[in-house]
Amino acid sequence: MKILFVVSEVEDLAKTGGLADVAKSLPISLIAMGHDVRIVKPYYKSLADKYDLDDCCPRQQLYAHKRRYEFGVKALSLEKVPVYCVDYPEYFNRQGLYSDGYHAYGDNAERFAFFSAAALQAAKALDFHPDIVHCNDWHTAMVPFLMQADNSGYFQHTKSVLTIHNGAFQGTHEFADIPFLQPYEQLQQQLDGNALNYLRMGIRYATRINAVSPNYAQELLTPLGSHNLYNEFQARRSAVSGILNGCDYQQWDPATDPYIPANYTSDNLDGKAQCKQALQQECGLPANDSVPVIGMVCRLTEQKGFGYILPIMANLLQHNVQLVIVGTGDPSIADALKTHRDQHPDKFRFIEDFSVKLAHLVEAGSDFFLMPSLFEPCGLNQMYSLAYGTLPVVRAVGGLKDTVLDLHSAPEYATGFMFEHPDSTALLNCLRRALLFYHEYPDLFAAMRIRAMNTRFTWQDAAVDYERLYTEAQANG
Ligand SMILES: Nc1ncnc2c1ncn2[C@@H]1O[C@H](COP(=O)(O)OP(=O)(O)O[C@H]2O[C@H](CO)[C@@H](O)[C@H](O)[C@H]2O)[C@@H](O)[C@H]1O
Repeated sequence: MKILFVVSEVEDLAKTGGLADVAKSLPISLIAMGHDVRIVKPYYKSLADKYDLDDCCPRQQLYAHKRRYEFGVKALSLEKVPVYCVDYPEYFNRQGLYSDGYHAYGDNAERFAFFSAAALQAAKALDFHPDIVHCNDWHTAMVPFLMQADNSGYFQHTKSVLTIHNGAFQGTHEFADIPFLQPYEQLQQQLDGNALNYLRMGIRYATRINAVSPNYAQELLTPLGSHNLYNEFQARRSAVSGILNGCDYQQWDPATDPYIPANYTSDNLDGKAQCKQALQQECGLPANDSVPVIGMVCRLTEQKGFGYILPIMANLLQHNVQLVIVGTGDPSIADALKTHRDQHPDKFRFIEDFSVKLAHLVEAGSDFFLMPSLFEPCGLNQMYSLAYGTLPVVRAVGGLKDTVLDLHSAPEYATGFMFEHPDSTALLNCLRRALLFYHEYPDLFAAMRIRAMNTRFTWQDAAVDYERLYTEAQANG
């Protein structure tokens, strides 16, 4: 099949979170199966600064609202996957992808409406006739509508798939503030008040919609888990499904990881102890092998469970434990973490940074990985943690529920610790349960660690499921 993969970020090229991991791994796996996959993404400043690429086809024009948008298409290759980058400096040559670090760019709706149309235009310019256009999250959720509104006939036989990596971000903006979309008068009927919701448009117009885990797909069909899009998801119920993300075991393998000071396998965990020591040193925490280290790496946002974590920090840090949190994002969460860091310098270290190297060191050097998310479409870090023998402590939600088995529910298969209720007490009890298990049952803890390391969620499996989804989209519309 010919697949045009339209996405706002791709690992190794531009990344703010898990979307980028998927945008690299899935196309690579699909290409390995023999499909012709091309990625289209914006030519951000970070890319333009790094690669000074030439246009790979004549410069392109789009017209809207009495304005001419002239843009270039640059090509590069990411492990055999052709990547086309839409070069429109006015919208993409900026410091951040979506924000200046504090505030989202005011014209994000305009930027990504334009990008979505430009991605389709690029396919035409390159004479690439896709069977499937695969779009991802709100940034590219207008693509199915734009394909349908395109009256050139180019996409007449093309089907669309929208993958929801995070349904909480919907791209809701005043329609009047999106110059690029003004010519589409039919959108007036799709507004909620005066606002256009991109994700909702994707749900309405995509041939198929999938979530990044089966459990999250189920949650999207419930009033509580639908991010206020219950009616939309219900209306497309038969087109909604879930495919669990994979884990990139080439990047995340403690046996070969170049970012960590010592490699290790499930047969010989000596290197893990060295990684723990290195992590403690790096963080300025007392180097002590017998103290359990809890690690966390994430965007600093409510989604990741800080509403539960912050209230119990003092209680948790009363225990014989060390906690390391690495992340960037919401300044109010960062401030609260800094306050706790100052109060507990021997037990807690917060590192406000986006660092791939540190992310790997935390995965390798910790005993537990904390991921008590409010919601979690799939979650990748718990998969990395399992591979590194770092037992995840998670809430039973979204993809976390599909990937971690709790000690209580299945002792002989367990790979981590899970709590149900979205509150701080439940989290604290779960953490205490995990710490007790570490101290009281070292043999069982070691066995659980090995079981976790041998758990596999591969991109090959996920790609087979996507192939099936594309085939269904083609067959049934
Ligand atoms: N400070 C930091 N330094 C270094 N690396 C950092 C970092 N903060 C985050 N990362 C990295 O970003 C990625 C985060 O991926 P997740 O899937 O856990 O969450 P995210 O919410 O971004 O993704 C959304 O999309 C993905 C993909 O579908 C879903 O799994 C997920 O549930 C959904 O919320 C990981 O690779 C992690 O290591």
